[in-house]
Order: sequence, then C-alpha cells, then structure tokens
Amino acid sequence: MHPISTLRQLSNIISDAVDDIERTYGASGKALPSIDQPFNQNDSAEALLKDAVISSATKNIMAAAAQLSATVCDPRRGAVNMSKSFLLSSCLRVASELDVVELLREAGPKGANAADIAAVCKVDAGIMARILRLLATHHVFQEVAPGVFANNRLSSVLDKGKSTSALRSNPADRLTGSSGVAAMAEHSADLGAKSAAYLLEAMTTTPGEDSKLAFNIAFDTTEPLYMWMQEPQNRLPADRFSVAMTGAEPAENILQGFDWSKLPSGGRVVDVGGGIGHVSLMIAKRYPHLRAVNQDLGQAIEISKAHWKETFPEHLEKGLAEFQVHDFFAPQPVKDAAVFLLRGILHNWPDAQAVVILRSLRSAALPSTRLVIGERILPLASRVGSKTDNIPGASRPTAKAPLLPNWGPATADSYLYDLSMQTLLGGVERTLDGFQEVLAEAGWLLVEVHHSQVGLPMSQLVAAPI
Ligand SMILES: C[S@@+](CC[C@H](N)C(=O)[O-])C[C@H]1O[C@@H](n2cnc3c(N)ncnc32)[C@H](O)[C@@H]1O
Repeated sequence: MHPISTLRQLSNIISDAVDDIERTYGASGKALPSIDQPFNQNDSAEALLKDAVISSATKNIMAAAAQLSATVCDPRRGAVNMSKSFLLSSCLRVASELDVVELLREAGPKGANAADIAAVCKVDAGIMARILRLLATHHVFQEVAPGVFANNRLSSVLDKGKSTSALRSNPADRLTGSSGVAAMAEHSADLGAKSAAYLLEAMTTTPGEDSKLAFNIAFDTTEPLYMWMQEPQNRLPADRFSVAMTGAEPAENILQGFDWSKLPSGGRVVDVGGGIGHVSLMIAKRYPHLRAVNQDLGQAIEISKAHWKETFPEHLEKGLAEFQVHDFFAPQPVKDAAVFLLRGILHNWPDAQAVVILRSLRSAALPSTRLVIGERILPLASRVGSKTDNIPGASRPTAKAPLLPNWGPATADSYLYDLSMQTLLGGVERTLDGFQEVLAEAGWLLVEVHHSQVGLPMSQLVAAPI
C-alpha cells in the first residue's frame, strides 16, 4: 500500500478514537483529565478512562500516533534518539529521589524556579533545569516560564504523598505508604537501568560457570537479585521493591475471573512468594471466610506481618492469617491448600526453575487444589493464531491493519517487563504457549484464562493437577 494512504488510515484511526472519547465524556458531563493538571485518582473523570470504549480508543491512539511518528520521522534521528533514551530514565530517578515532585506540589500551579529547587536539593542549578527541561519535553512536568517548572499529570503520579519536610526528616521511610509508582520508577531507573546496560555482555558470554546475568555484572555480585536484597546493606532497595510491588502492579483484578466465593470456609489460600501480602489481604478482605497463608523469604515476611497488622488486624486476631518463611524451591509445607496463588513469581525465573517451583506445588496439591497464576501474558506480535487459543478465556483481539497486531507501544510495558526480568533475574514474560509448556511439564493442566476487564496488564491463569 502506498505510504500516503497508510498515513491517512492512521490519522483516521486517531480521529475516530478522539470522536469516541469526546462522545463518551460529553454524554457523562465530565471533562477528560487535562495533561496540565496533577493526577487525581479520586476524580470520577479518571474512572471513566476504564470504560471499554475509552480504553479501546486510547489503545488505538497510542498505537497509531507512535506508528505515524515512526513513519514520518528521520530514521537516523529516530534511531540515535532511541539509543539515548536511557537518559529519560536517569532524569526521572533524579526527580523522584530528590523529591522534586513534592517540592513542586508545595509550590502550586505557578511552579518553582529550577535554581530554588536545586538549592533545596543541594545540587547544581543548571543541571537541575536541564534535567527538568528534558522531562518536560517528554510531557513529564511543564516549563511554565523560562526555568520555572510545575507538576503536570505525568509528573504528579510520582508524588509520594508526604510533605517535603517529612520526606527529609525520615529518608528511610520516604516511600512507605506511597502509591508504589515512585518506588517502581526508582527501582527501574536504578537497579533496572544499571543492569540493562550490560545486556549485550551478559548474553554474549559463553554459557557455563562464568556466565552471569546483566544484574550480576552491573553490581559485581554472584548473588541472585532476591538474595542480594536480603543482605543488610541492601535494605533500602529491598524495601523500595516491596513498595513498588503494591502500586505499580495494581492487584484488584485478582478478584475477578477465578471464583473465590466458591472455596470452602477456612479454605487455605497460600500466597507463594506473596511479598508484602497485599494480594492475599485483598482476597481475604473480600472473602473473609478464607484463611490466608503468606509465604516469602524472611525480610518480606517481616514486612508482610506489619502490613497485615496495620491494615487487617481483625483477620489476624481470628487466627485466619498465617506467615511462613518459605523458600519456594523447597518442598511445599502446606498440603491441604484450596488455592496456591503465584502472582508475579513465574516471570522472575527461566523455564527450568519455574518448573521446579510448580512441581513443588504439584507434589503438595490435593485433586481439588487449584493453582491461580497472576502474570502478564505476552501478546504475540503476529496475526497468526496459536495452539492455546482454544483454552476458555484465552483469545484476545488483535488490532486491525495497518496497526501492529499487538497495538505496538500501547502494550510496550509487557515487552519492557520481559527484558527487565531477563536482565535482573534471567526471567521471562511468557506467551500463553510458554505458560502451557511449563505447567504441563510440572503436572498442571491449564484450564482457564481470565484477561483483565479493567485494562490492567496482568491476566489470571487457572490450572488443575493432572
Ligand atoms: C515480583 S515479587 C511478587 C510479590 C507478590 N506476589 C506480588 O504480586 O506483589 C516476587 C516475590 O518473590 C519472592 N521470592 C524470591 N525468591 C524467593 C524464594 N526462593 N522463595 C520464596 N519467595 C521468594 C520475593 O521476595 C518477592 O516478594
């Protein structure tokens, strides 16, 4: 097809999607949240973004706009700019770790001069202005007057919700109780970015005793990431990671799909590698007839106990919440589970280790035990169907040409996670075929799949013992 006609098709996709958004917001009497205003998750206009028509329009706009831009840009500049995009990540880390977002929240809509921000942060004023300008150029912050910056929609999601004096007086707790977005951004821009810089070196070393993951090269350690985070000197990145898991990976769709209400009273839901325990807590709050068993490594279990005590003490007092330090590569101690829950676990491990984790659960399972997995299911980037499309709930729509079948950058987070898992842990985000293979090898039959109905990236996979 002639490129001009493709260009027009892409522009029409955007135009139709904008019509859909305007119509839906118009009918609701609400206004689409502005990019110039801070994000407010309690605003009812925000909830409307999850509407099916709007979600679909949003995906189309993101995919078509990126494709249009890639089509018309100078490819030499496009490639070189992409090679420098790590600087966006570094600048975001500076803004988040120096609490610039909170300083700007306190400054209000008129914003603050980069020199004043730099003085509070005790850093160079000129570099601060250049960092904020690069981010503002990518729609994170706005430059409201020369050298004067204010928060906007994208910068404000990094707000940790505390005053700058509270953040400065207690730096060890600066992320505690925050939404998790800043924690995930700092984790990714620190451990993630430094590790990813060694992706090539890690993948081109000869496999064998000396082969290392990118993380191990970057941090000059032989410890796997989770063991490294157990060391006392790495307490801050470990705590930051626990907070990151709560907000950046919203868990509410764990309550959809699998029917938790049908589990028997007192049935044990074992949250294997449950981290802070927020997922089992969400399930137990909605279905208080269930008993939650939180399993993780020592440090995470400490945090999990504290989190439960603060947010759902009633369940603890009734003896319906248990905490176990358990290595999921060891034999599973719970032999009467109603459900083994594995959320965000399998993607941390290559197939061979994923199979070990799954086999240990399989050995402890009763015929009635179900395995509920919460993970991203990587969409294929091709239009040809796969052998797993026949599993109930599995198939997903593909975007119409000329868009890429997976909506391109609109689903980029799954592919970014995939390679983050590779660089940090040797892990992988799996396609549905990939899940079916590791499950079958460990003695589990994939019986149903539930994709998120509210636009969240994680899907649910339910398996039964073979
Ligand atoms: C990506 S987090 C997921 C946490 C939680 N399931 C969630 O969805 O938020 C992975 C978890 O696996 C835990 N983990 C890593 N290695 C482990 C092991 N060998 N045994 C038990 N837990 C482990 C980590 O401590 C971390 O809490």
